[in-house]
Amino acid sequence: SGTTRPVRILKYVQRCANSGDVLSVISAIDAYCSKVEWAMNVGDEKGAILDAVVLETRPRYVLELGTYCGYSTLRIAHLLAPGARLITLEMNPHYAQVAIEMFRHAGLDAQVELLVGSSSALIPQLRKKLDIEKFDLVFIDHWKVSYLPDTKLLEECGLLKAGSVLLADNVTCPGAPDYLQYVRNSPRYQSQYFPARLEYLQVEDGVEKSVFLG
Ligand SMILES: CCCNc1ncnc2c1ncn2[C@@H]1O[C@H](/C=C/CNC(=O)c2cc(-c3ccc(F)cc3)cc(O)c2O)[C@H](C)[C@H]1O
Ligand SMILES: [Mg+2]
Repeated sequence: SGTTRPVRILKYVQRCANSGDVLSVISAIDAYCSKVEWAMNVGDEKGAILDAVVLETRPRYVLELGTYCGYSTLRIAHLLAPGARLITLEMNPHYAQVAIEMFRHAGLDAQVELLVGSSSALIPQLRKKLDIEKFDLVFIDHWKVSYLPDTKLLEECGLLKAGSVLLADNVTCPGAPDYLQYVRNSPRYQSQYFPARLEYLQVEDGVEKSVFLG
């Protein structure tokens, strides 16, 4: 029985982070996962790269694949302009509930739209359900085998426009080789690799930023 790792992280945040203060929630998650137990959040080093890409893209419509505890959702939400929309997809209802509580503690539950379900089922419904035409930024951080099929699905559903930015976590560790090969060799993407350490460890990882050219 007992709790799950995301629940233990949430309880720590509810105890130690100031409610309504997203930066204290983010640092509480990083403190817990570096000192108590590791978890697969994008973390502070790769998180800073995510922040920089959000700030330079100034996206109006953002999609995140794989919410988990909501750490990267919070990093993105914190940097969005008023009126921007952040949609995050999470197939595991338990993780989705934890993330919603995390957003509540940070005071950002009104800024984030979390859809519970698999990306393969939800992506084709986004235009109709959410009245969204195109995404300016997609943060990809779900199962690594799903990066490539979901990128192709986003293309097929017409949810990318010239200039749309894909940012993919873990392209080195655990790795997403088929995705990397695709975005680096397709004439429809301009791709760039940002090396960084894996969250909370001394292991090499990196994120890939790929601009869709239309
Ligand atoms: C239809 C399925 C796809 N559609 C989906 N649709 C909706 N939600 C989906 C879909 N697929 C998955 N999810 C959700 O996203 C989350 C999954 C996140 C997965 N992340 C990793 O596996 C990882 C591993 C390591 C790592 C590094 C080193 C190690 F030694 C060990 C681990 C590091 C990292 O930074 C990592 O992000 C969540 C758990 C899961 O329910
Ligand atoms: Mg990751």
